[in-house]
Amino acid sequence: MGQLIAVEGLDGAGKNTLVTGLIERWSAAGLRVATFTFPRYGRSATADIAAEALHGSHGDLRNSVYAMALLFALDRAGAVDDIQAATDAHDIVILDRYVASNAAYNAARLEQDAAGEVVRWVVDLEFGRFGMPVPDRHVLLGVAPEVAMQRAAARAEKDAARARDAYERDGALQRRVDAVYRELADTAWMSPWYRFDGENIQDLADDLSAGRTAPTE
Ligand SMILES: Nc1ncnc2c1ncn2[C@@H]1O[C@H](COP(=O)(O)OP(=O)(O)O)[C@@H](O)[C@H]1O
Ligand SMILES: Cc1cn([C@H]2C[C@H](O)[C@@H](COP(=O)(O)OP(=O)(O)O)O2)c(=O)[nH]c1=O
Repeated sequence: MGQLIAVEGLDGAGKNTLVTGLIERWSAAGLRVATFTFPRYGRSATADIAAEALHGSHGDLRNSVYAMALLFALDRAGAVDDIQAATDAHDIVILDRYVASNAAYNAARLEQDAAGEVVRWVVDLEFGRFGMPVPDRHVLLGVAPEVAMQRAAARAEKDAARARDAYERDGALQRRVDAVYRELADTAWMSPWYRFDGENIQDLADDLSAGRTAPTE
């Protein structure tokens, strides 16, 4: 049974780049690695509808925090068997965003903290009702909100397909998401959180594959 590791962070923090770098290093070291990226655009109608809503379609759908959270949760629920099978067949399964994204973004939207009502609802819905596996560890890619927003804006300039959505354009929301993520990490929400500052990917790869939950001194 492999380790299940969820990578979390703001839009533009560099999660995709980090996950690619980790997979390269672990594969080169001979580890069997699988990955899932959420939302599963193009594979899940609920994920596509959520993204479309964040880009202005589907009427007032995006105004409902719980409706948006439910769409992202249903996308993940559709992958539960695949995640289980992947952890059985690999040493490490790495998730680019997972349930904690729903906790952080929706608590931030409602101006709640990590102990608030919507985070409890996400736990009951996703880990309880939908039976999503709890990650063994989380990694918080802790890039300053200003840096992450700058990267998301630069990415949108270069690639029309990556135009910023309603969450990415909302600086106040991104700062609140950052605060909730830090609280989730500080309180070891659901499992230990490894805080990564983006500096040395090789050290992170080594720490994670060895099961360490914090950077070595
Ligand atoms: N460590 C880094 N330093 C500078 N730029 C980075 C770094 N990591 C990622 N980027 C750039 O920032 C942008 C967002 O990165 P990406 O991995 O797509 O973030 P996310 O998946 O968190 O939205 C991309 O254009 C990427 O090339
Ligand atoms: C996976 C997930 C994402 N989100 C939010 C975070 C992002 O702002 C937004 C889109 O996800 P994101 O991974 O940033 O996709 P994109 O490639 O379109 O930038 O959805 C949630 O609110 N809950 C979730 O469960």
